[in-house]
Amino acid sequence: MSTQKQIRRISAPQIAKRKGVEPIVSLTSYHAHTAAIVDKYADFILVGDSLGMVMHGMESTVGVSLDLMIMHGKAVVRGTQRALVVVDMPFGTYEESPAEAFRNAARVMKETQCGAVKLEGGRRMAETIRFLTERGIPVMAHIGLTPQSVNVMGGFKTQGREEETWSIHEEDAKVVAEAGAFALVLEGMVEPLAAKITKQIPIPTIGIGASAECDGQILVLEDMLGLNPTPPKFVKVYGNLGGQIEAAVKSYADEVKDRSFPSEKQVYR
Ligand SMILES: Nc1nc(=O)c2c([nH]1)NC[C@@H]1CN(c3ccc(C(=O)N[C@@H](CCC(=O)O)C(=O)O)cc3)CN21
Ligand SMILES: CC(C)C(=O)C(=O)O
Ligand SMILES: [Mg+2]
Repeated sequence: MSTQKQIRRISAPQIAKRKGVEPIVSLTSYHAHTAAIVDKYADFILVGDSLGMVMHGMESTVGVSLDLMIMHGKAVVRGTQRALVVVDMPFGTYEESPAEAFRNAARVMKETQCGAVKLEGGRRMAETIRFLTERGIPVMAHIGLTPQSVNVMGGFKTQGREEETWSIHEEDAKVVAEAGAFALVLEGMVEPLAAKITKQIPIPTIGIGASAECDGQILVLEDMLGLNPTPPKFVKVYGNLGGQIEAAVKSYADEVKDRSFPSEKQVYR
């Protein structure tokens, strides 16, 4: 028998307990090899439905299916051992009723072996968050700019620009925390509102375009790596993967044309 210690994954309750202790580090990943790298540094990895836009060229996240989320969720779980893996519930798979949400979220948990799911919405999702949590599915909530509602909002619009709207978002945050969510993503939200919500609720807030006042941060991996030519303003670009890929592809094309690839080292004799 192997004497190697089993590495236990970070759990949803462990993420919840990090509020007020140490900032929570998170990135998205959709892919086994990138997830293995992110796994070394992230507390949780989100298999976001942004994969529809990033991996599959869709114009919004509305067209993403449950099967697609499960396919990428499996890849990320297989590629990782340490971080909590959270899988986004895609549009149309959880809004209709708590029972529908449970059926689809249970499929995600069983087929991917992820540790939690995330869904968009505030008070309107409270009953569902409680239903899932009481039945064994940890839920991360997501409010502010909720991309699955892009067609109602008329674009990806930063929330909370008018102070009169703050109380709606504050109430949404309180209600999802009371319903049992273990953490809350605040997306595309002005700093003072994100700060207020973070102080008012007992669960950690994870910001994306919601300032350093949040208890943790998340970004789309491809955005921060420099693979997205037109990233949103809230992205800090830490790498130049687009440039590196282009240079490598160009070198390869040049070497194929001048027959210097494959060379002696790449040939079977
Ligand atoms: N690659 C990628 N990165 C993301 O962060 C991301 C996705 N895809 N897909 C799903 C959602 C959509 N997101 C977006 C997309 C665009 C803006 C955007 O263009 N925002 C404007 C601000 C508009 C305003 O202030 O009202 C910007 O200029 O950044 C914001 C969030 C965030 N999510
Ligand atoms: C941007 C994050 C929070 C997300 O929901 C996604 O990547 O789909
Ligand atoms: Mg998402």
